[in-house]
Amino acid sequence: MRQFYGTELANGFMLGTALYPSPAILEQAFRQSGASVATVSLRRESGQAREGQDFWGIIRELGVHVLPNTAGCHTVKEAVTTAHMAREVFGTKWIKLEVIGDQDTLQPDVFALVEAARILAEDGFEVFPYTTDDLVVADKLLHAGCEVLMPWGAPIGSGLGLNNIYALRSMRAHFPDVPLVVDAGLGLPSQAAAAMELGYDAVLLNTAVAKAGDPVGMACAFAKAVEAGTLAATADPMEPRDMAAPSTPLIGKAFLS
Ligand SMILES: CC(=O)[C@@H](O)[C@H](O)COP(=O)(O)O
Repeated sequence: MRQFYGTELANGFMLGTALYPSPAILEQAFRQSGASVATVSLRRESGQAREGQDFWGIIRELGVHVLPNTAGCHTVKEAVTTAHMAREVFGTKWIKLEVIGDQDTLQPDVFALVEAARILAEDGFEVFPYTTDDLVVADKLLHAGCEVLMPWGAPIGSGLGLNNIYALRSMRAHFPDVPLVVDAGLGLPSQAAAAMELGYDAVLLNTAVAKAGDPVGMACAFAKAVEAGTLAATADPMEPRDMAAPSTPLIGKAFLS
């Protein structure tokens, strides 16, 4: 498995920590699914001191890798400041960099994203940029110092899945050695399996689990899908073809025509 800034993860399942019906359900979703990374928002932490402390206690006890994010930031300055605060609060160089450019689609502002990524990488952060599936932007992010890319599957919270599977496939082919994570927009486990089958290294999702009728059950379903997709990708899948090819051998037929 490719490493994320020198860290090898137990699996490619990254799970968000927002929107759960209760902290207990959040905890069970992580424990039972075995997700290896938890994304956390600094804004949530600082929102209500007491609740924030309980939340952080749960995350710490889970023993997962923590990936703070800059969710809700709209400018370079906001994102850079939030990242610095997150580094202090969570004690990690990892930062999931989100700079939102459009309120309807929550599409990243890729110009601001590249600029913020450059500043943070120069400051010693290990940046996980939430980006579109644009190859030129991806290349600029790598030149800005990112060693991981996180293209979107679909808009955050939409549950639409892999909106542009061709672009995601191109990105995998263009950057064979870069750890790639499909981030956001997944609604069903089969979509996570499809991302892993493309050769992606991980998926990051939140809403599909937290908003399911049974978040713990859904987290487990996603974990199995990620595992299945990972196994499939390493098992050298067959090439699809346009014409039929008999899968039953003809030698030894009982009746010859
Ligand atoms: C938790 C987090 O970082 C989200 O911003 C992430 O992008 C997940 O998106 P979904 O909620 O669509 O899974």
